[in-house]
Amino acid sequence: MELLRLEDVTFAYPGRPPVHQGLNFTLNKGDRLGIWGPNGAGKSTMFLLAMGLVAPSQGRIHGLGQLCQSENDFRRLRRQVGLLFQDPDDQLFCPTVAEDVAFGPRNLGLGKDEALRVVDRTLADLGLEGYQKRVTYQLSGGEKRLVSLAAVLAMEPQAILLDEPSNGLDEEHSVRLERRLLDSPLSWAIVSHDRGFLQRLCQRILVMQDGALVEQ
Ligand SMILES: Nc1ncnc2c1ncn2[C@@H]1O[C@H](COP(=O)(O)OP(=O)(O)OP(=O)(O)O)[C@@H](O)[C@H]1O
Repeated sequence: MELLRLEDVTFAYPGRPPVHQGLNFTLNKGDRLGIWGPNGAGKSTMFLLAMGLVAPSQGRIHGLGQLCQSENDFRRLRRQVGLLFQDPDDQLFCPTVAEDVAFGPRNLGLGKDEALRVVDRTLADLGLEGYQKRVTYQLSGGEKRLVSLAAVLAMEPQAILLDEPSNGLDEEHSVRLERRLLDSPLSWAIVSHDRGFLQRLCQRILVMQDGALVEQ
């Protein structure tokens, strides 16, 4: 089953040369893909395009097997495919950790108590027991990344797009994250400069170079 497909996508930031020209990318259910490539190659931009957060000038984005054209189409897709932003400050916007992680589940219609149970479980999975009342903006970079991951996983999506998930994590938390992901039924695409991390988590690794993805 096709979860996500970028078809012949061309995109440029305003006043800048194209980041992508005719980019193709598919994520099917069960896929566990790694993506690496040089700085500025357009990896993060591809994830933003896939989630409808920036719009291509040409080409099409398909989510869950259907063409995504409106914000409503992308909203539907974002319930099933979670994005971890490269910068946690783009992801976290609530005063406390519990509120940030509960935000998605509450939006999906979970009651307060049920959402808090999901929060407790997700934080514990990632080694963040006792973080519920911590003030988000006071966390360290690695802690913020883990809370962002918790916020994505708490939505219980079918698939996740993770932009540099292991950046700034110590070994213990990185191992916990790997275990949490590998024990899940999730499909994913992970962008990382950490080749070992990708090799442990992904069946296939793609390289983004000159705006295109090629099999390693
Ligand atoms: N908001 C923006 N406005 C203008 N240019 C941007 C913007 N965001 C990214 N770019 C540019 O678009 C290109 C692709 O950036 P992108 O962040 O997608 O690359 P990346 O492959 O994820 O890089 P890295 O490995 O360094 O994270 C770069 O040249 C970058 O400078």
